[in-house]
Amino acid sequence: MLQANQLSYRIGNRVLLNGVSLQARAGELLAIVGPNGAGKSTLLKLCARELSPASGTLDLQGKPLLRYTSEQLALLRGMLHQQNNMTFPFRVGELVLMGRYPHYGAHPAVADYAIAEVALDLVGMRAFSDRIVSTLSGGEQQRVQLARVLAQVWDVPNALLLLDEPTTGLDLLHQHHMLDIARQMARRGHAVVAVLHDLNMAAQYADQLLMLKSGRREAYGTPRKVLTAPLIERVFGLPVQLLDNPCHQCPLIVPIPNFQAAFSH
Ligand SMILES: Nc1ncnc2c1ncn2[C@@H]1O[C@H](COP(=O)(O)OP(=O)(O)OP(=O)(O)O)[C@@H](O)[C@H]1O
Repeated sequence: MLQANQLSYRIGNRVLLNGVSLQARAGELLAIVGPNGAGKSTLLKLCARELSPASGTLDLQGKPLLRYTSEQLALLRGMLHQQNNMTFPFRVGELVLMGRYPHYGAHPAVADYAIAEVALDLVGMRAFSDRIVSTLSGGEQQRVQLARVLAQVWDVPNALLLLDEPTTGLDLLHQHHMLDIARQMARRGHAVVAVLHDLNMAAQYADQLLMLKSGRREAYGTPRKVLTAPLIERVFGLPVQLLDNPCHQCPLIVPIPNFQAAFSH
C-alpha cells in the first residue's frame, strides 16, 4: 500500500529524518513510536505528502506519491493532525461532512450524509451533530476530527489513514476506543499508521512498530520483537521491566524511573 524507502528530510542544516524506510500494509496498524523530537510527525507528514523528502522515495499503491494530483490523493488518504485550529464556527455535522468533500461535486449525496452519520456514530458523537465545534471539549473535538477523517476514507477500499497522536486529550475509555477504531479500520482493509506515545497502547493495538530516535530508525517489526527492555532504555533513557500482559498477547512495559539525581544538588 504505502512503501517509503530511505526517506530523509532536513530544514537548513538540521537533519530531521535520516534514511527511514517503512511499509504500511492494507489490513495492518503500524505505530510509530519514539521520544519527543524523534521525527515521528515529520515522517507522517512526508507519508501524507504535506512535506517533500530531501531524498528517498514514497509509493502509494505502487505509484510514486508525487504523481498523484491533490484531488486523487484526497480520495486515497486521510490524515488526523495533532492540532486542528477551527477558525470558522462550523457545526459538528458540517465538519464531518467536509470529510466527504473530495467525493462529491456541488452538493453532498444521500450516501455522503449517511457515511458522515456512521462516522459520528462510531466515535459516539452523533448527539452533538448541531453543536458548534469550538464549544466542544478538547477530547470531544478530537473525536469529531477522527469522524471527519473516517468519513473521508470510509468507502475507499485500501485507503491510507494517518493518525498523529490520536489519543491526545482523550480519557482512558476513549483512548482505547480510538485505537480500537484504528485497528478495525485496518481490519476493513485500510492501511493505518498512527504516531503513539504510550508504548503499552502501541503494544496492545499495533501489528507493527517503527521506533525512531533522532530521526533514525532504531527498530521495526512486531511489538514483541521491537519492545525489549534494553532498547526502550537506550532509546527513551528510562529503565523498564517487561512483563507478559496477563490479558492480551503482548508485552507489558513497567517503567522504573529514577529521577532523584536531578534533585541531589
Ligand atoms: N519547522 C521546523 N524548524 C526547525 N525544526 C523543526 C521544525 N519542525 C520540526 N522541527 C524539529 O524536528 C524534530 C522532529 O520534530 P517532530 O515534530 O517530527 O518530532 P516528533 O517525534 O513528532 O516529536 P513529539 O513527540 O514531541 O511530537 C524536532 O526536534 C523539532 O524541533
